Amino acid sequence: MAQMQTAATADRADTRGETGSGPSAGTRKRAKMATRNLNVYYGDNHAIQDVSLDIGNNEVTALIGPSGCGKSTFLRCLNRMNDVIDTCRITGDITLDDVDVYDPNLDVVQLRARVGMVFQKPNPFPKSVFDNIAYGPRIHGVTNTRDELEELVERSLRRAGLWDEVKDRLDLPGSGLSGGQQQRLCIARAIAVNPEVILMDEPCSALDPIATATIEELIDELRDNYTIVIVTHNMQQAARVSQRTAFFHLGEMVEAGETEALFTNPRDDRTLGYITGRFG
Ligand SMILES: Nc1ncnc2c1ncn2[C@@H]1O[C@H](COP(=O)(O)OP(=O)(O)OP(=O)(O)O)[C@@H](O)[C@H]1O
Repeated sequence: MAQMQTAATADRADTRGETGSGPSAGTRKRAKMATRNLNVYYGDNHAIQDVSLDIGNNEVTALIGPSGCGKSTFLRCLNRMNDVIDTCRITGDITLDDVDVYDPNLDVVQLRARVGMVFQKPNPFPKSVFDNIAYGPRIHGVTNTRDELEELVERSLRRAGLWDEVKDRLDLPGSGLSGGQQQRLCIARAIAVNPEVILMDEPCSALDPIATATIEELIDELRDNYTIVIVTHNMQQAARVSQRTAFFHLGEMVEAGETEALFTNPRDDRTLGYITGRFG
């Protein structure tokens, strides 16, 4: 079971530990989530090394870096998805607003309602389109009446840009939709429980270019209402959808900053090497 070993102590609003490029590092709006001196171990494997990163409110933060550098591990710490991995041990602080994410008294189910997740491969439940969306709100008691639930399902599907395509097939299985539609269904499902943060682990890697473009547009629209963290192998995608980017290498966060600055004027040779395709 993942274990938090240090108390939450950091000043949540500062940018300490960031190697941010660009002039805005000190003037950015308050972080929605923050990690301070985060270390993650799988047994002896030190997968994340002393990472301090602010995740800005209502922006998209992209996590990039070569395979195995720890992007998904970092992402999964943000809503404690690593808790189920027996060998995983965590030290350092993670906060959501002022809440210590690893507080032993925290209700993890509630945390995951506030910090939702969309996975690499679309994974609709083996249920109808309607019930895929209605499941979470029912569990969390978000709505009281059938009418409220129907409104919420429609609103979530509209927000995910899927309503017009599925409004006449709400009772058919979600698995019958195309890959891109299924991924938007999963995004609608995440939205339905009113999350504040949405974590996306390579959400387009199983999709064709047209479905990818639709999801990228959707991510851009969603940031008005949500804070988004996206893991991507695709640097063009990071440049297109994110306002801030963090580059990871061998478990270390090498640098983080405004996306444009990081891609045009990286401070570290390793970042330069990666974004110019010298390795990765
Ligand atoms: N469940 C696990 N159990 C043990 N080790 C793991 C587990 N998940 C990841 N690791 C290890 O942690 C390190 C970081 O892996 P992680 O999947 O976070 O990297 P990544 O950057 O997301 O990689 P990729 O881009 O290939 O998905 C790797 O050494 C990996 O082998």
